[in-house]
Amino acid sequence: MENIIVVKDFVKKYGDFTAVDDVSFEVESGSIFAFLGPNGAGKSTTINTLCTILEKTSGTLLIDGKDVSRDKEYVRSIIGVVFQESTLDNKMTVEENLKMHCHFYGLKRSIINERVNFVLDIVDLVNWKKAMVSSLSGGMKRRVEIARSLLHFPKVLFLDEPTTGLDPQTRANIWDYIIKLQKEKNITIFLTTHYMDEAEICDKVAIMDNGKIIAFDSPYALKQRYTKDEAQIASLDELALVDLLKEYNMKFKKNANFYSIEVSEISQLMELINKHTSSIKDIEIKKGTLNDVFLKITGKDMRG
Ligand SMILES: Nc1ncnc2c1ncn2[C@@H]1O[C@H](COP(=O)(O)OP(=O)(O)OP(=O)(O)O)[C@@H](O)[C@H]1O
Repeated sequence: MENIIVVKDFVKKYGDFTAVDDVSFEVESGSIFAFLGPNGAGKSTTINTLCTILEKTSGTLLIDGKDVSRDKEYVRSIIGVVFQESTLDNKMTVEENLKMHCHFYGLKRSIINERVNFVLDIVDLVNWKKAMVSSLSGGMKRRVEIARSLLHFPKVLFLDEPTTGLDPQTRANIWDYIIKLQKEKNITIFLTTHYMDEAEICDKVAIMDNGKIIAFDSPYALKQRYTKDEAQIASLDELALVDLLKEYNMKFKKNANFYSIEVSEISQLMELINKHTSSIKDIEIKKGTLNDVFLKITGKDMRG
């Protein structure tokens, strides 16, 4: 698969302060990629530089093979951007907001109506075309913004914290649209997020802290590398369980009502369970999460 975004040795300084410190990564065409990191890690700075809003200090940033500093026009024509803060005009209708952007992108008058309907259909808001933006809920406004970012059929969609401040149900709803875009329209999605559950469904995740990428891989691979699953077993015969745990050389801790056991090999745990079946009162297996990965490598919680 071709890499639609290539970033190499990217540095961004604000005066003497280095916000992004020699960062390199690539994003596959058609994938969902997430930048994760605490506040101030450098995520927005990277997105804004890729979107041609900020100038790099040094390094190379390419989108679709074009340099974002040199080929700004081309890059702008193939990216869509949804910023952290809403940039809709509340005093205009949904349709007016979208049409204004069509003019901004230089779309031909003859296709504007069709295009507005097309993008509103993607986010299920065709019936809200004539509504004033001020009358919409937070989640609907986000959907209008996503629709607006798609007006010129971008190849890459940048979403800077697309669901921050929205309730869980609305967040899930927005994600349905994001996944639909990636799957059906083959748009590459590049997002920043603080939410672990959002990062879990991305193809690749980069964890950024203090301007550096400190981990980069699929969520699954990161969890494999940095976390251990934990089994919690409540037993009717604790002495026998402890004997077995020692026999299998497994690390464990006794809690009030159960033993918490570090699982390196699931097959080993299965063997132990088989030998102890009749005495097991309760068992729960906890998988490592991206938050555990984050804690392990940054020492911080994901919310920073
Ligand atoms: N215009 C600016 N001038 C000076 N420093 C800045 C400027 N913009 C950002 N910074 C600093 O650069 C660092 C990275 O900021 P950035 O906004 O890229 O982080 P972020 O990871 O997106 O954080 P958040 O999750 O809060 O959006 C922070 O320390 C921030 O204070």
